[in-house]
Amino acid sequence: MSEQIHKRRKRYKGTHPRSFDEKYKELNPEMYPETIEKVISKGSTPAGMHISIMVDEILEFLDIQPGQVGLDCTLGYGGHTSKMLEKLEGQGHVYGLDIDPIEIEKTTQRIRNKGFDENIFTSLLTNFRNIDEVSEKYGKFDFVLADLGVSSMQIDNPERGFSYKKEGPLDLRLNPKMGKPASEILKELSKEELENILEENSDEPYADILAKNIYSFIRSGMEVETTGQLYKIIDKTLNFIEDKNRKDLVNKTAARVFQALRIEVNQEFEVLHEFVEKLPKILTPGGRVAILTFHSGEDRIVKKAFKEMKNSGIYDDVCRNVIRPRKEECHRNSRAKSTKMRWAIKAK
Ligand SMILES: C[S@@+](CC[C@H](N)C(=O)[O-])C[C@H]1O[C@@H](n2cnc3c(N)ncnc32)[C@H](O)[C@@H]1O
Repeated sequence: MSEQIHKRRKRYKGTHPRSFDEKYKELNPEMYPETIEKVISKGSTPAGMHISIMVDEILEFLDIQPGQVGLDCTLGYGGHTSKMLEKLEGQGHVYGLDIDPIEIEKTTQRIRNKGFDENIFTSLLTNFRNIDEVSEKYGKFDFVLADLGVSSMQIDNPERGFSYKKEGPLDLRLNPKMGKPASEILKELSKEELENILEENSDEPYADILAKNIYSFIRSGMEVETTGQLYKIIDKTLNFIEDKNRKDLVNKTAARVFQALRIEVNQEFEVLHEFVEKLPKILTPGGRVAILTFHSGEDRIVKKAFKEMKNSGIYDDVCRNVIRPRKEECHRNSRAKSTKMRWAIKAK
């Protein structure tokens, strides 16, 4: 008889495991609903999932009817997509795009497990800057959603390098199989280019001294290969701040620096410009689009495009004011606090 090797399951360390790997319950949310409920009720997002934002507002606006065809440009955890699929009542189709080859596989499986088969849901690994190609192949869409930025699963996974709070490689690529990681890009930037990126992508008030310091650290041969190494430079750069809120200020600055680098690494502004330009061509007459943005740079691009296209008659109607999540939602999910929603309806 062959000897069976007994593999011991990792011990779940108390109620608050610290490292990402140890959170095996959070990383398998479908299997541990009670743990997930507890984490969410404390206002946190479990490490292996993403809490969808402004679901009610989006569904109310999109007004999805059975038989329609929709496009979720940012599939993520599949939260919005699942709700859209429910609205179809078994008739129609939702296409879900994502650029992340790691999460799209898990999400597709998650949606299949909910009973949505190939006849009603298709996931496509592609950048939403290619919506024109998607539409050429699959036709026009009655409703479209883009929920920009990164998902909680991406932020929480230290291997992806999205957060200054987790030690990991300074990567920040939404698709780690394409392009260069942030650590490589940093080596190629001049001081002025880095300063511009910090200013334009994150309105960083300390852009000049941060760019100067990061640049000279790299040029003097110091390694900036990990999230922790970059955080230390930011911390050192701001050592003139003696305020009692110093730690908080350093963390907020680090969040802005990481955001600015992420936007650069993934060319997020260029992609968003291309996307809003192409959008009307992929919508059916009367087709509806909603976009969630998370910082002023993104919102400006959407606002301007919608306004111009309303004035030129491409859209029948666009939202006059930005729509924000309700207070209770921000309380339950702190990641919702910076969300802005805008919508448009294609002319008939
Ligand atoms: C905020 S999450 C979406 C969460 C989703 N709405 C949900 O309810 O689970 C954003 C997702 O968009 C993806 N993404 C970001 N930029 C993209 C792009 N240019 N093309 C395709 N997917 C993109 C990210 O990889 C991430 O999975």
